[in-house]
Amino acid sequence: DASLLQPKVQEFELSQNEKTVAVPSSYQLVLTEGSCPHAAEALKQLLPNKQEKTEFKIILGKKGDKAVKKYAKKIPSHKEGYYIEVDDHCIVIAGADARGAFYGVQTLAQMVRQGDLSLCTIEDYPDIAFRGVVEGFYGTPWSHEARMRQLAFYGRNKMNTYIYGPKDDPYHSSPNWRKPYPEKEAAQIHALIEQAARNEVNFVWAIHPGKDIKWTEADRDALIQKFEAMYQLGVRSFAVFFDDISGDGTDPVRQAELLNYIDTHFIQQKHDVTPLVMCPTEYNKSWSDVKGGYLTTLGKMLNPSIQIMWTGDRVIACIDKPTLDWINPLIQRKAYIWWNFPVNDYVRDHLLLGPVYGNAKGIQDEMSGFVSNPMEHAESSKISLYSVADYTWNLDTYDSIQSWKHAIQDLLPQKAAYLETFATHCSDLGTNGHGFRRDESVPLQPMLKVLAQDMNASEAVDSVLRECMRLETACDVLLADNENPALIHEMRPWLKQGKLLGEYGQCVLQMVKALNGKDAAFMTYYDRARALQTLMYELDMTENQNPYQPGVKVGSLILLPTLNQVYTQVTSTYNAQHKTHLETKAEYNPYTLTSDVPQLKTQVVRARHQYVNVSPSNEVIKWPAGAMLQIAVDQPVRFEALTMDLGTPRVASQFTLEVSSEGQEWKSVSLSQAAEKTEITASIPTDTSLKFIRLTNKSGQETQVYFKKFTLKVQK
Ligand SMILES: CC(=O)N[C@H]1CNC[C@@H](O)[C@@H](O)[C@@H]1O
Repeated sequence: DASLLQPKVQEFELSQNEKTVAVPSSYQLVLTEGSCPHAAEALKQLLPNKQEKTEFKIILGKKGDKAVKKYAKKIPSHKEGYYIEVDDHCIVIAGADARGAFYGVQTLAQMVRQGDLSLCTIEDYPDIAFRGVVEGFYGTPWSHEARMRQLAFYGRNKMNTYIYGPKDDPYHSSPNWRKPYPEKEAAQIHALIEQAARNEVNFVWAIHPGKDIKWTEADRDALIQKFEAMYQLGVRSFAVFFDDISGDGTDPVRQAELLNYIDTHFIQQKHDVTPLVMCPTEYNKSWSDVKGGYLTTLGKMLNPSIQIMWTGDRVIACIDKPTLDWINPLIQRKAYIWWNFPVNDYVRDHLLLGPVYGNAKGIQDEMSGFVSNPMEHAESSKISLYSVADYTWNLDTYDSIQSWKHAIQDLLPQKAAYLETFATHCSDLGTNGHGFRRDESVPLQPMLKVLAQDMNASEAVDSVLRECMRLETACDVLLADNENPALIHEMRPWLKQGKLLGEYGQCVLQMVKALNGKDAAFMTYYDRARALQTLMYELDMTENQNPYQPGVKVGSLILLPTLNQVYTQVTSTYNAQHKTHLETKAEYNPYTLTSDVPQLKTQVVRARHQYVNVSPSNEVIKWPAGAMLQIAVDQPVRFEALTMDLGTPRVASQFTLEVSSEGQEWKSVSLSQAAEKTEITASIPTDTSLKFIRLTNKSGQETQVYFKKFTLKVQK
């Protein structure tokens, strides 16, 4: 069944209707020795029983091999393409090149897993040249084991590119990009390169020198030497990232001169290295100042073979034709897409397990590459990565929901139904600085909307109740599952939260059902609902406590908000009927952020114990002159202290901090920043209680800063 083949093949034809042949228990292998070693190895693992003198033959080779000479005309002309023919006594796998032959074996492996083989022919090839993953996120870099598993996953799913660029690896970025890896890390990278080769994946080693590079011959040679050291480790694909930096490193002329030098004196000198890839400082349209000439300078100056990465119209954005029609002319080549999904390093309290959707069809000829920036959770990212493989191989037949279901089936075959239930309610990002959102709880949305309109709508009550039971069951089953321990280990906090959410939903809906029944029943469900609210809050406060977006969120788009709304309504109704004063508030955030700094407009502010934190940003913030960031609080409080970190020394004098109790009269508070330190503090007078605090750029010009920390301490 061709529709089950993933990625979907370009052309599949049954040769004789309904005729099939059993998977050969043994076969004679016909190939040109040494021609397609990784394909041959993969075939041997798939069908180990090679025996001469048996009638059934498997012919494996690539264009030009004698073994497949007869089929040469049927092999697609595309790089990495292949031709498969299944007959009564013979299977042919003929690749346009060695990688194509390897991909043909991956497709055969899927056919074999389905059982008897249909007599058929397949002509297949990838729509996009470079497809795969850029490990380019902030946070805990993937472990060595996780990377080894990833590379095997890419081989199976025909992804040919893995770009090694974890932001927090000090040998990829500052301060040690000039230094060779220590022995242990070097050995691990060498092992990854061998694993990548076995799986026909280009291991691209990226360097991120822009934070402290000097435009000198010394630093230029230091970079070449580092690339040379990586080449000695076996690296045959290289990238240079200039993203998320400010200062001298952002100069496009210097960047282009350096890249062309590397291209001419290193890449072109080695005859076995793929084209150089670079990530620009202006890597998305919302940050680009076309008149400033950054992009056009790169487009004009960079050697034509150098690939330029692009994240789209915004930092986090889906890719469509207008996006590419805008950027390609400026950079004078096809953009190499860096797709920032499912990366969650700006919403670390969310796990992104939903479908991959929103990228256009029909744009395959406008992109040179498409790589996904994943979550720091390697196994959990495979749901999205499976679909990215699907989409980038065959854009026009891509079906996001079907692909998502196949991805889940592939990741956890025995418990796929339960993982699908859980993933359905664990896909949105919540409000965030980039404003990027994903759909969530989609099949349940119609009933949730009915429930929000009328909590007594019995059909809606029953269907949401059933789904909450399914969610609780799914989380229990997955928490206890041992089929993929690495996956469950990553998901554990969110599975525990999902279980509590499922239980909470059942209690709230039982409260609705018990409203006009026995008070004792209502009160029991009420007590348990309150208890579950506390347990969910405590889990959010104790697990996954990273310093950026701490906590554990599940169902945050519509399921939890609707259940909380019903909780409030049913408790208020009960209070009115019984003249009681049960707590009607489910959860609420007394703090509101407003800002006219474009990149901070939708930043999240949350209270945690005695602290009020504004979610940090990973990127450089352009803070316009006169623009401000303000925190307001519903009820007056006494702020004791403010701690900020704008990632930049000697910057406090560019800002004013002011406080107010009602938003009219403002009093300024002095900021202090130690020399050469990036942290800024302010001690706020606690003689009056306040409702507002705001930080304004008073320097009279735009300033570029990071936004690493903004924490208010509230008096108990
Ligand atoms: C090119 C790019 O997106 N760079 C950064 C900054 N933007 C998105 C972030 O989430 C990071 O993961 C990413 O590494």
